[in-house]
Amino acid sequence: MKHLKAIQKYFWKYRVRLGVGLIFIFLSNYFNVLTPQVTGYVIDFVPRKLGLPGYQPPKRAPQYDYLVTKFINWMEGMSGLTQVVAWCGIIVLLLALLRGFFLFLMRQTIIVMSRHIEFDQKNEIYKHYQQLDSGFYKRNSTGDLMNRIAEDVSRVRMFSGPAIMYLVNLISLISLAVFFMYKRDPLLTWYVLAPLPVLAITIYFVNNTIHKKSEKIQASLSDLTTNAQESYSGIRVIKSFVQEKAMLGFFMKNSEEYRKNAIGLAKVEAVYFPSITLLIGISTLLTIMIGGLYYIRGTHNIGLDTIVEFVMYINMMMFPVSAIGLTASMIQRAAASQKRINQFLDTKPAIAEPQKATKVDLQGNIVFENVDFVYTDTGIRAMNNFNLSVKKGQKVAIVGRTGSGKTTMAQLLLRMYDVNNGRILLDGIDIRELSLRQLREQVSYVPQDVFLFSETVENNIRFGLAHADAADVEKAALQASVHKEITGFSQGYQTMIGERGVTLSGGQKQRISIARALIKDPSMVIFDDCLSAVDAKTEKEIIGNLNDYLQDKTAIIITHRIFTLFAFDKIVVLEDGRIVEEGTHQDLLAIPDGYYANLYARQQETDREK
Ligand SMILES: Nc1ncnc2c1ncn2[C@@H]1O[C@H](COP(=O)(O)OP(=O)(O)OP(=O)(O)O)[C@@H](O)[C@H]1O
Repeated sequence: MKHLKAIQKYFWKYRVRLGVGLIFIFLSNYFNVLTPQVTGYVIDFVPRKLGLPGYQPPKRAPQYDYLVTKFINWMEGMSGLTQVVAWCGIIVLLLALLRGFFLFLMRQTIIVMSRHIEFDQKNEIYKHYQQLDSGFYKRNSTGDLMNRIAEDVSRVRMFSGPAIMYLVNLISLISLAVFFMYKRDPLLTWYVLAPLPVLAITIYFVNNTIHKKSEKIQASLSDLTTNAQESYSGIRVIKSFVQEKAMLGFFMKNSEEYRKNAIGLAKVEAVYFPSITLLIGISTLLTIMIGGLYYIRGTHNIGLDTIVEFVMYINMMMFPVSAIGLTASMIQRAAASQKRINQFLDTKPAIAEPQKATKVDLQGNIVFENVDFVYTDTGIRAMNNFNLSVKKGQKVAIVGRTGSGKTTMAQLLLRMYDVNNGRILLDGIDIRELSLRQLREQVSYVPQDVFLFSETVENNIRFGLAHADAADVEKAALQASVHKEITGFSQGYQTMIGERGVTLSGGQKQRISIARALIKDPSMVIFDDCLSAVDAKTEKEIIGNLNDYLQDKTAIIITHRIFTLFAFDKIVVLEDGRIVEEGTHQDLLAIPDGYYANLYARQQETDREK
């Protein structure tokens, strides 16, 4: 339960709605408990008025509610029996209508409030997810992230809406009913309440079982979602390796686990409801038997009207009491779900915003100073006393074997991770002193693995700069040499990409991703091996365009191919997170058996073969 404290702030936010809702619950129950009193009155009134033989007038006048007493006084002024019975009928109907009306308002306030809370909570989680660092995303699966924002939030809503409603309904109805029952006949009330301890013990044990089973269900559901999500996103790999059957088997195994747990819970719930009905039945039986006995003996102030009233009260409590289990299980599930949500909400982003960010217009001077970096989860030392200085407007190529630390270097510059030792300076300022927003707005990064949204081509490019207009988008596409292909699509820039639209080639995706980076017009650009999927002709065209575009910008180009067309100020060869060769194209070619010289020779050979 303590986990649910996290949503207290929402109850406070919607306190007026909640307060009014609680009043509506009380009012609907208030009008509900008046019905047995009016019915009891008629049952006593008819034989009294008719003077039926054997009629025993009550020794003590029944204590009705204020409103009912007022109504009776008004009605008794009328003489006719039929009139009184008809009026009582009308009043019972009116009470039912009033009860229904307040039930409607109760749902309109409490359930609507729960939907608002659900909306706020989803936004809170989404916002928090966005602040979390790359390490967090590496540790947690997408399926799990999705499950917490969707399934878990809706379980918490079952608490903030229906569960609260049922709980307050139960408490207010039982309080009102017991209050009037006790006022009517204390002794019979005790008999009615006798099965209560058994009821409480049953609920306690069943709840514990439900709680354990619910937690298991949630965990298996999370596995199932992760499994399904990975299957869909990796569908091409699955199909090309003909692994559909294996994946299905895997899914069925997870699914079976979920089914087993869910059936287990259903069994407990199946036993629970009949038990509650039985206990309620025992209460009714006790009322009729004991009340009847007292009535026959005439030793106690119990009339037929009292018995009828009590039976009506008990039946009235039937649904709310039987819903205790359901309510408790909703609360247990919500607590388990909120615990999972809190785990993520309590995760602090490893990359912290500086207390007071330095505000500067970055020019593009980059310095890596004795940078060390180790990936904590794998223990891999990806940067090893790395030093590099790039002046404003310079173009630097980074080459090196796969796994040598090129991407890590770019990630560190974008502050996706913080360095372990050393520092990275931009215009002489440690990047940890810059606001993340400013830093990432000034550095455009084209990643190795392209990601495009299921959106229009235009919106995918505009993602880099929300306020860009159509002309800016087109200009960026031209620079990335993808404009011609886009205009060839049936709907041009409005063509949908991905699941709901066209499937692009690897090279087209790369160039749209480049256009997205170029549109930002930043002072620094990092291209991370982003021309690997384009042909030589397009590569030449893009490099030609980039030469103009990058004129006054600082550019770091990570590549596995050597671009002789590009006038690099410096070329750096990385190995095991440190620089092993550094200089201009000519400098590096002069190193005998150097990595760069070999790479160049191999490339020349392949190009000749082509
Ligand atoms: N997120 C990560 N978590 C743990 N280890 C990582 C992570 N990313 C990279 N590594 C490891 O760090 C080392 C450097 O990787 P990095 O991606 O920087 O190399 P790279 O030079 O860019 O390689 P490539 O040319 O194949 O892209 C590798 O040994 C890699 O396994």
